Amino acid sequence: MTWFGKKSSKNKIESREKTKEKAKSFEEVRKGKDCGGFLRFDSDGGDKNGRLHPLPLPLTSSDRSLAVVSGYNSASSSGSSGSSDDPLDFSQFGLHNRGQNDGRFNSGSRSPVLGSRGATASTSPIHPRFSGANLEPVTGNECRFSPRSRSPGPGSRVHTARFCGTNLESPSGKQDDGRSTCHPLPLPPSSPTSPSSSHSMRSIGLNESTNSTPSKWKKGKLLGRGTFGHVYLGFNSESGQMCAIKEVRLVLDDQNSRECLKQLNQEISLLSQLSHPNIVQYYGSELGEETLSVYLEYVSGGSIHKLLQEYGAFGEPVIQNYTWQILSGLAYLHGRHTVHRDIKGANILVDPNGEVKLADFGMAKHIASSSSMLSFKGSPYWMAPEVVMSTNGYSSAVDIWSLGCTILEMATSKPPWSQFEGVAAIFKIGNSKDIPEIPNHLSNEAKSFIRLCLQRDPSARPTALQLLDHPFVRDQTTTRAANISITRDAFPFTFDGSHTPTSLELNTHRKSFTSCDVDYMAMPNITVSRAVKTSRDSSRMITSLPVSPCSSPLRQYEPAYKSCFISPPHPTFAFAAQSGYNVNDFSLCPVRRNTYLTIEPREVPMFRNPTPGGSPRRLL
Ligand SMILES: Nc1ncnc2c1ncn2[C@@H]1O[C@H](COP(=O)(O)OP(=O)(O)OP(=O)(O)O)[C@@H](O)[C@H]1O
Repeated sequence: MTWFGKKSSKNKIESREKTKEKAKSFEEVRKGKDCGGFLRFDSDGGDKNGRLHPLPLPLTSSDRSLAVVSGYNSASSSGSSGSSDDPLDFSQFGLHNRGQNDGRFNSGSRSPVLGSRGATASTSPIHPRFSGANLEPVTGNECRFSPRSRSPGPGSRVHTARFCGTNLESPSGKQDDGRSTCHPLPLPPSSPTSPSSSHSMRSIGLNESTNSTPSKWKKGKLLGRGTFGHVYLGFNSESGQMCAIKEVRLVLDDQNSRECLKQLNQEISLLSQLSHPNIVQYYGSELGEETLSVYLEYVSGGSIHKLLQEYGAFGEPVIQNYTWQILSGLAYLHGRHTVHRDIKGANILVDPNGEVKLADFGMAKHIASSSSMLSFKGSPYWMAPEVVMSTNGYSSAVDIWSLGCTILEMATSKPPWSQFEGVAAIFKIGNSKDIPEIPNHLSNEAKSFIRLCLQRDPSARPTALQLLDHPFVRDQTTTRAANISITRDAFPFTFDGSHTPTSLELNTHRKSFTSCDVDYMAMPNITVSRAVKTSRDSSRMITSLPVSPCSSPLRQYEPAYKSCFISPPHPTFAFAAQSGYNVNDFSLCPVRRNTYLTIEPREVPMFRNPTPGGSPRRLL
């Protein structure tokens, strides 16, 4: 028997009453009452009535470029400043109101049904981010989300959100009174919804429904603790599927909580738009009275960091395989203009089949088309020099540096620069010409690969897609076909923007890249730089920019970069001007978009006792 079956009718009535109270308190929150005034809903994430915005749809290849820009804008804006004084936009926590159109998804990619679906509409498999209709009424105290493309189980393409209390401390998911906590239920795509709604729920942009569909997610054992909360095992008793429930306690009057919520909000926004075998899949989220729960794909093997702690350094074949998978995830991510910013062993999970998943997207950020990032975030030992220096902003190349550090971590079971204390390591990274020591026992290919990743000049680092062709990882075959197809979907513009390349084209393209006199073994840096340079030379435009001189702790010790590159225009635009697809044109490679044009507000780091494997968020 499931938890809901134990509820008495009295409890149900109490629950409804509680919902009204909750709605009222939420309305107060929405208006900024009793929250120290920090909660506001009038940001670009919601309309003036405080109505909430939709979650993203699963992306079709034709939707993708728009979806990336549109969807990530919200994520980007939510976390762009990084200041904890920023207003918190709850609309991005996934509580979204069906029928609302925030204007951000009003292009041709919107589904015909979108915007026209009211509270009575059936849930469709189309993701609500585009539908503008996100929060379906389910019961008086729960709101159902629209589906994800990869849902947790059979018939589970809809996620629910409920306003109900959860007991963070109870691994069993039981509340203090013995009742189980409420968790979202993935519902079939065609489940009807009821139009009934209460005033209080409507007033906060949520609709009440009489259609009660109980949740089947049950909270299990504690998997671990992070900076922001606890991660529990979750079990769906309908589908038999497991998930990881990341639970964060909401304490709205606390400065740290605001920052935590912002980070988690950002993680949700980003994750909800990603679907790749090497990225932890987002299933849904749920806002309770005291907690925000994020439902994620469960990866039972633990992190690379944990495996290293338990079993010691990995052998090179394992490193090769994991590196290839990490690269696949990064290529996908970077193709969507998103930088992870915290690649390290602790944030990479491994499943029992050896499939690797990038996790912990709290740091990830979308790169706006005309700006790079200037914030100072990441784990110090894995941090790229340009991040430490925080001079010209940075791009997806920071993940490539961190990947190099992670390979060293896998090879030695220690992070690079681990002989230095945290702050000393930061100085070493930012203020020296050194790169971390590369162990002698590694093959030449491995050394070559690592050196490519650890080039101090970010513009000299190859992209993830380019590195996939490096001999160190090139021959990895695990799930390669599937990954190529997904990566190909992520890069439709890589070819000509009008069609998705066939595998033959992909192979031809790869061949043309690798045939460019690339001899990684002999001259790794020079040859790859040459390939990369070919694309950059054709589009180098602006060579300097003003940056704030006071952002980095190391800034005073080293002159600012005197120049930087504007990377090629976004391929979508580049290809618009091209008549056809030319496999020999390296500008077709999705090189980094180091568009250092827009200066974002800076985030000044405050380092406090950084530790290897520790989260940068602990340092801020
Ligand atoms: N999807 C998941 N599947 C299985 N275990 C997970 C999953 N996500 C997180 N964990 C585990 O839960 C623990 C806490 O994870 P969480 O992401 O909250 O914090 P963290 O990454 O360890 O630290 P921080 O957030 O401070 O960087 C980790 O030990 C991690 O291995």
